[in-house]
Amino acid sequence: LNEPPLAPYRYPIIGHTYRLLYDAENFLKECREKYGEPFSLYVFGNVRTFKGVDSTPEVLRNSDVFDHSLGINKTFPFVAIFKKFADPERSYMSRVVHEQISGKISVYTSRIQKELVSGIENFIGDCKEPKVIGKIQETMSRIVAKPVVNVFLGEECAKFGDIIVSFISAEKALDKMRFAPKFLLYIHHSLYKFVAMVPLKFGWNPMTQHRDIFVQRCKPIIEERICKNESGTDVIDDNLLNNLFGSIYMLVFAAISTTTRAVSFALFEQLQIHNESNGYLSTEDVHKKMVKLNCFLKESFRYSSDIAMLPHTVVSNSYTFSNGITVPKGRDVYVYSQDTAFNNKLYGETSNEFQPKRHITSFSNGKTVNSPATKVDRSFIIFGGGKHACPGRFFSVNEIKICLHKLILKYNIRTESGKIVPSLKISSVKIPPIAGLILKIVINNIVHSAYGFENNMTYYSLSSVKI
Ligand code: HEM
Repeated sequence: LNEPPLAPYRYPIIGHTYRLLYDAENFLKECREKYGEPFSLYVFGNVRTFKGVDSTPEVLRNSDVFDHSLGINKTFPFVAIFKKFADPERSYMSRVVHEQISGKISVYTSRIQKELVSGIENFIGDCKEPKVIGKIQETMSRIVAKPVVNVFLGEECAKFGDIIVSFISAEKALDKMRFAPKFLLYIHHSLYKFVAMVPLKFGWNPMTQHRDIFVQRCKPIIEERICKNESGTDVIDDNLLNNLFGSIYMLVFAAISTTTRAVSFALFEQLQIHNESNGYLSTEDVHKKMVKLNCFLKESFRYSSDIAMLPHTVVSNSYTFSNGITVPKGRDVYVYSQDTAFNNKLYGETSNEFQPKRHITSFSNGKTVNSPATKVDRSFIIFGGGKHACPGRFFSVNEIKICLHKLILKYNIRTESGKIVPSLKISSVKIPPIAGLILKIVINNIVHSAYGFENNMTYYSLSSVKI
């Protein structure tokens, strides 16, 4: 009774699948205008409900009714892949990230910086002559992986090149499994999942080879750490290592893919600012923009928001929203995130424009207050909200800021065409533009450098800028 309105469709089974796959942005907007929110669509043989700005906080707040893990697992057999290695409680993973990663960020910042600088040197390099970086997301993922491994596994483990490569290629292997048999979703999502899981049924798991590298490299280091530990009670057995591998890979997968996406988007958006300053940023420009980097990043998160995300499955008998609309048990509820990110009620008439300054409030006495990129509220849901809001956001924002800071200061960056390139959309997911970036080193004759970059008696002006 009183279900969200189901948009009419012509063809059985296919329903709205085609439009959602190829024109999600316009289609969801049209439905929102026509039916209000929430509304339902018939997708991949299933009814799917989309929540807009008003009911999204209710979905995020009531995690005992709306289950995100179940929702995700319907479109990607994530749990089945990792089950062989570890089946950690969601709350346990969240606590580990809160306490051990985000809670100790000040301990890690210098290590993150060191690894990022060396990654930028290795994978982008000197660029005395302009250099074209074709696949920026791939390059960024290499740069981002090392600090992530350093923090999650420790400095010794991050020294092994094959461990870093293993993390990057594991992410790619999982991605391939996610996207390969997508056409089967047209028929039914359970068929897609069945086919995606065939390799697992025959004993082939993309993660097994990565587990072996992990055990080979990390076992001696972990054993040594346990020996040094005075309590020294644990015996490191295969089961413990297996579990450790599973938990760490799940987290690292989350950390590398999300952070890489965000840095790549932010870099392209930073070019808009470069263009506004005639393609060249003065040190003063950079200085001002670095102080405002947080707001820039927050705007980049908002602007690059997926069209719809965070599938949740209703696990209670039914749920009635405060506006009286009811969804039944088993219903997949998606957050129509653009309804929040580009909402005129929240962001005014300019909600469609990229404006970093919108996250700064200026007072008549000259004081300004920034809204941190890590702050979640009903107008900013990139990191979710409620009890399950992303615990890794402090780590992520920290790493992204440092990475952008280093890149922007070290290089002049532009697209190959010199124009701003739009992002790509795969169904309701946005991915950073696939366009070449040209990088050329910025050289200033300011003779001081806190970070010690020295090259043929020329110093780069890094120390004059604060993040
Ligand atoms: C730009 C980067 C990131 C974005 C956009 C992001 C986004 C999200 C979102 C939207 C959720 C909430 C899902 C829900 O509502 O159920 C979430 C949860 C989570 N994220 Fe992130 N994340 C990022 C980085 C990270 C990093 C770096 C880590 C690990 C260090 C991490 C670990 C987690 C964990 C463990 C959860 C589950 C929390 C729970 O269930 O209580 N995330 N993330």
